[in-house]
Amino acid sequence: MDLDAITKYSTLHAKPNGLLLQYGTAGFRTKAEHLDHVMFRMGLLAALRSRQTKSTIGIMVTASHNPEEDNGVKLVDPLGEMLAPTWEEHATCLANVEEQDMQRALTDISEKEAVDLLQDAFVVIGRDTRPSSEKLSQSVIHGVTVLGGQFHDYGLLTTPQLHYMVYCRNTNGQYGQATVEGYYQKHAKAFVGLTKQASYTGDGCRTLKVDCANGVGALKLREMEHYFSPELSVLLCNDGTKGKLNHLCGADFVKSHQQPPEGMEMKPNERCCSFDGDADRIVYYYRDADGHFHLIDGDKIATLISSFLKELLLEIGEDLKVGVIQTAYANGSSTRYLEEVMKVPVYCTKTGVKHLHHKAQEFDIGIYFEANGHGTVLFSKVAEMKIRQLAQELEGNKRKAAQILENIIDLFNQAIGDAISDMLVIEAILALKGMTVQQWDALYTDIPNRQLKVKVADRQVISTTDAERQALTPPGLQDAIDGLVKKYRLSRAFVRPSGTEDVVRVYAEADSQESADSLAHEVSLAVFQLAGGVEERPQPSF
Ligand SMILES: CC(=O)N[C@H]1[C@@H](OP(=O)(O)O)O[C@H](CO)[C@@H](O)[C@@H]1O
Ligand SMILES: [Mg+2]
Repeated sequence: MDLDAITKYSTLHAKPNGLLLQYGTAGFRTKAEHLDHVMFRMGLLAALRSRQTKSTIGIMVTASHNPEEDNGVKLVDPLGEMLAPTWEEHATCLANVEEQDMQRALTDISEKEAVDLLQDAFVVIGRDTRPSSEKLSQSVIHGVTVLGGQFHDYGLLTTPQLHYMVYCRNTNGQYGQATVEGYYQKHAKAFVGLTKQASYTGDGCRTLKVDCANGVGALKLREMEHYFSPELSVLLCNDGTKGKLNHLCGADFVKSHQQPPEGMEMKPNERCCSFDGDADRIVYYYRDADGHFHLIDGDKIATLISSFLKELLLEIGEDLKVGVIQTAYANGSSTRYLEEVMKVPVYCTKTGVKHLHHKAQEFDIGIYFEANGHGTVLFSKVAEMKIRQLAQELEGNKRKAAQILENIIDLFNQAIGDAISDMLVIEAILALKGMTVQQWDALYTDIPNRQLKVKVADRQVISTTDAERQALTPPGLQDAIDGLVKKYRLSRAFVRPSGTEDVVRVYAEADSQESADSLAHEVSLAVFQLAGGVEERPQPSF
């Protein structure tokens, strides 16, 4: 490690005085202008992580659904998964040390993690379409090369594509080819294979409107389109030619406002979906004949997929261990439906896909989705081998079911939630089941809910337990929430500090929308009073 070179080049990426950032739910996120030093330092860290794991490491430059002025960065571990927790701590430490302590911090990490500095380092980089992303990814590359690492810059990619590249490279191409064409070919082949197995084409119209949040998903879906047409025809809106990234559009906007994105014309009963800014989330929706908007979120996506997989497993007669993983944000109706009607075990983890992904790995088939539409399905190696074997050995309908499962394995992104791949899975399931978007929506009725944000001086004063459903501190807050919840029927509420924004998130459910809004507002006031609220007191806004 050429420590002098690091010191010299580090000053070109100087840290703003006093700026402290934390590697949160999805890496670092803040205003783009504050991130140059973080990018350079994450390039250094990725080179160390690559040497330690003797694998290719990924770096994605994106702030996902956050405003265009923001940016962020996260590291991707060898099998395409999120960075290991001990390295998240190293990342936070390295991002926050002052210039003069950089050498010491890097040596510390290398020693603690027994990094062999003579080992080769290789890092792959992707970025979203934010105006700041290109320059910031150059700073990442600078960090990698100053530490003697090599790199491949994929340029514009969706976040899940970058995860896919890392996974492919570290499994010698077994998972797929580490190129965008490889990604398109693998997924399109599985999708076309599936739709060919559909004897009935559902509502007869395999057209889907896709709101791309004016992000990278639009570019990539356009590139991919001809690989899967005419099986599915996608009509893109908010494709980045006019509007601003994530502004009044995209999966996060649609989910949190429970309304359609701007720029999308919806005819009655037309199937529509939204990606977020880096295309790792997807939600569906439609407008009924009376003009009412119906949101089909991650919980309902998980339900559709779970019921389909259960039917296939029943057909092939295999008793594989299936589990559904949710977070506290899952709608109470979805949990009840999965447990009581579908009889699948449901588990709740902390927010953030790394927690869900980790839990899902305990099952033969682990289905995980956050309510906001971020999720995928993981198949254990044993389950995968078994299914591939049965697809050869079985006959008749059983063989067909095993072949469908085989294609489903290839269609899901096994590294991370992926809007494009999830969209294709959903479209294939609807086609195979001959199911309309209304029938899907009617599986269960969501309990009315509301999410709000509260600004406090220091959001870390709130600590939680029980998968974030109970507040431990500040004193009195949980009692206050319990008291408020008792005032409403079918109600539930919890609060937690966000891992990606400087806010406290409030969630409430109740028997009517008015009650959910009112409960959420009352809980917000309790947070404001007991957890050091700043700026304006929360106002009833709905
Ligand atoms: C309530 C909610 O939607 N939280 C999101 C959000 O995390 P927060 O820690 O709540 O800011 O961003 C994460 C990263 O995209 C995502 O995994 C998570 O689900
Ligand atoms: Mg995202």
